[in-house]
Amino acid sequence: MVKICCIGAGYVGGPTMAVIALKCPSIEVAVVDISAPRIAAWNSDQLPIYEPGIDEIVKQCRGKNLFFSTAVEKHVSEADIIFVSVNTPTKTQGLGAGKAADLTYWESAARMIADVSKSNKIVVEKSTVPVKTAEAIEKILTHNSKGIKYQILSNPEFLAEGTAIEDLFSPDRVLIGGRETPDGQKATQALKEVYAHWVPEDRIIITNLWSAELSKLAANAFLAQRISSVNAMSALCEATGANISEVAHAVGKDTRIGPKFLNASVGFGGSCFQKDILNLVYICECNGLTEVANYWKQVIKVNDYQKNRFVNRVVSSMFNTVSGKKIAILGFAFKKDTGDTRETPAIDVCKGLLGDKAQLSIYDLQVTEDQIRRELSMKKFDWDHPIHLQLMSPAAVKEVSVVWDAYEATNGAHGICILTEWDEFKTLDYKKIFDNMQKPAFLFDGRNVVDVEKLREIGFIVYSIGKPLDAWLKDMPAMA
Ligand SMILES: NC(=O)c1ccc[n+]([C@@H]2O[C@H](COP(=O)([O-])OP(=O)(O)OC[C@H]3O[C@@H](n4cnc5c(N)ncnc54)[C@H](O)[C@@H]3O)[C@@H](O)[C@H]2O)c1
Ligand SMILES: O=c1ccn([C@@H]2O[C@H](COP(=O)(O)OP(=O)(O)O[C@H]3O[C@H](CO)[C@@H](O)[C@H](O)[C@H]3O)[C@@H](O)[C@H]2O)c(=O)[nH]1
Repeated sequence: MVKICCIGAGYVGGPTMAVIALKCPSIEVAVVDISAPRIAAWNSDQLPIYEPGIDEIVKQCRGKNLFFSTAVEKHVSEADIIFVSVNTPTKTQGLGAGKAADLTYWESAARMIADVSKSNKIVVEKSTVPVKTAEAIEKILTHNSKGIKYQILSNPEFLAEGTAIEDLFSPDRVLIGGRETPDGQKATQALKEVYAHWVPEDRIIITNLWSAELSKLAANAFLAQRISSVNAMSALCEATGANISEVAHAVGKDTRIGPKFLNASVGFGGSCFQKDILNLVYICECNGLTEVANYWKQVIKVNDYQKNRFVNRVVSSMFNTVSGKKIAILGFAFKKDTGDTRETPAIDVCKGLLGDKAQLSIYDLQVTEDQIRRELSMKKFDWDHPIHLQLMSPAAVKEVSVVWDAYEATNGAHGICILTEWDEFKTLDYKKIFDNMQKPAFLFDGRNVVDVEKLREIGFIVYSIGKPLDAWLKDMPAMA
């Protein structure tokens, strides 16, 4: 029986391994982590991540051919194929701080593999890493090899949170990069056979190591660039009276461009886009490609601009101050169908409003109060370290209350900001909400989920990203 071990039981390690276990009953899969609470949660009824469909798969496979364990060394030493899916945060100190990937966790995993291995191993990069990381990993492993042979493969993950299971069941492609030697090709074939249990052969792409590593950073940069492009257009729509939904629809009808990933928003969030682009920028700079680095940097600058623009719209519309005013925040997760708040645009928007002394009442369907408070008091980039290494006593932000109901959040509020596109926000009783708010009642839709005309009929002053402006907002500056 082939044995797989995955180091890192996070948003990637958990779902990918659960799907491998489900689709390959003949393979034994162990997911290991240094975080005991995380492993305990994977072994309980309350899994550590919210992801549609994951509970059923884990229930079906756990204890049969899927195991979650803190016995990292035991499972690593027994495995034939080791996936490494640990954090690769942005460095906060030293060379490349604020841009380069911090490979501390990767390196420590590689050193541990070298220490405990007693048989040949295929080591698979699942984490997103800088191009050429495999070379460094190879050096760490082979310098300590004790005669053991290692093959390093790059197999980046393309799942998106909220649709992880769908994405894993039916991926656009599976990418495997390996050495072009006979041993390298053998290892590539072994990993290909795992995926071939359910992924059609023409969707499994084989490349060299560096192409696979770089393709992951490139894909995320292209995706984020689309969002910054549509968000940049949304600002121009507001200035001209064009409607971003109509523009995106018209642009996306061109088959060369395509309709997906053109939703204007308050900005992209999530654990990957910003981090991976910063990583790409750093690699370009290291290679002397200043213009290329600046090109990609601009994607992040536009994203920051979009978040600032939103805060400024809120403050300037509400008589240039939100001091002491209750603002309801509907949605805190970085997108719907996840409880993940890493780099969510809600953090910057909330901090911006708190900077103007607003009183925030926050409601999200999946995010706990503790998580929100932690995000609002954490330093930039600190979120991407194993949870037990993060600051555990977030300072209470007294201007913030967290509630479990949209009606409670909006009761007595001067304004509402919709920051996540949860379906629930489309069908709320906005008449009831309006009746219980201060007047004039403002609604700022950062996700274009509400029916603007209907809300205006009720009496709301509505701002919706990239849509023709309410008469109220027309003369207000978008940026202070
Ligand atoms: N989240 C996504 O949607 C996504 C998608 C594709 C790729 N990625 C990449 O995958 C990697 C993991 O992302 P994630 O979202 O799963 O992160 P995560 O923080 O959810 O999970 C990482 C896990 O690794 C564990 N860990 C760290 N060092 C370890 C060690 N030495 N031994 C054992 N366990 C260790 C941590 O405790 C943590 O539970 C990152 O490189 C990320 O960029 C993420
Ligand atoms: O048209 C769009 C699409 C997305 N977003 C926002 O962009 C962010 C990222 O969304 P999405 O890409 O759907 O989720 P992630 O889980 O971050 O997935 C991205 O990052 C992963 C980690 O690298 C990759 O594996 C995925 O392929 C890639 O889509 C979220 O804040 C979304 O709200 C928009 O604002 N407009």
